[in-house]
Amino acid sequence: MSTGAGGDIFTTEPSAAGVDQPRIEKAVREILLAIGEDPDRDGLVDTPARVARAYQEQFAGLSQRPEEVLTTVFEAGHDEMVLVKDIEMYSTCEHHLVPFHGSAHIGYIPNTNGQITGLSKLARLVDVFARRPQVQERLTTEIADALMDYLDPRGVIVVIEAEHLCMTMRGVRKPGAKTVTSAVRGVFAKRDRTRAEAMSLIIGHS
Ligand SMILES: Nc1nc2c(ncn2[C@@H]2O[C@H](COP(=O)(O)OP(=O)(O)OP(=O)(O)O)[C@@H](O)[C@H]2O)c(=O)[nH]1
Ligand SMILES: [Zn+2]
Repeated sequence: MSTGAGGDIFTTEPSAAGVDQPRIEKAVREILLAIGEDPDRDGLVDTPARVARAYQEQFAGLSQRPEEVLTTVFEAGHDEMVLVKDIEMYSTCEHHLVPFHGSAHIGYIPNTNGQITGLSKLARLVDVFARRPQVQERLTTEIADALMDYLDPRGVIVVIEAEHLCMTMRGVRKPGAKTVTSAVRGVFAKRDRTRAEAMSLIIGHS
C-alpha cells in the first residue's frame, strides 16, 4: 500500500521547480544536429524553445502531487458507487518518449461517511500521473493508490485503455492495438460482483 506524499508511489520524486527549459533547449538542438538537420534553418530555429515549452506542459505532473488536486473532499451521504468513464488521457511512454493515449475509467465506493470528491478532480488526478514519463501499468496503479490514500474509500477501480505510438508509428507497427490495464483495490478486489458491476458500467452494458 502506498503512503502518499513523499511515500513510495512516486517513482520520480515531484520537483517543485518544473522542467529545466534551457537544458531541454540545448538537448533538442543536439538531437537536431545528431539527426543531420540544421538547427539554424528557418523552420527549426525556434524548435528547441517550442519543445521546452511543450515538455513543461507534457511533464507538468512531475511537479504536482495528487493531494494538490484532491482538494475538494466532502461528505454527501452517498455511499454507493461513483464512476467517471471515458476520461481522455495523454501520456508519454518512458521507453521511447512518444505518446500513448486513450481513456481512463475511474470508479470508487465512498466510505461509510459518504466522503466523496469533485468529479473533475478524478480527471485532474489522471493528468497528474499521466504528465510524467510513464508505463501504462504504473499510471493505472498510481491513480488507484492515490485515491485510496486521500479519499479513504471502500474501494477503487481504475481501467485504462490506450494506444501506444511506439507500437504503431515505429517498431512492431500494429496500429489499432489497444492495451487495457486495471487496478482494483478494497471491495473491488474482494467482491467479484462489485467488480463485475463496475466493469459492465465501464464497457457500456447493464
Ligand atoms: N509493459 C509496458 N510496456 C511498454 C509500455 N510502453 C512501451 N512498452 C514496451 O516497452 C518495450 C521496450 O522494449 P525494448 O526491447 O527495450 O525496446 P525496443 O527495441 O524499442 O522495442 P520494440 O518497441 O519492440 O521495437 C516494448 O516492448 C514496448 O512495447 C507500457 O506502458 N507498458
Ligand atoms: Zn514506447
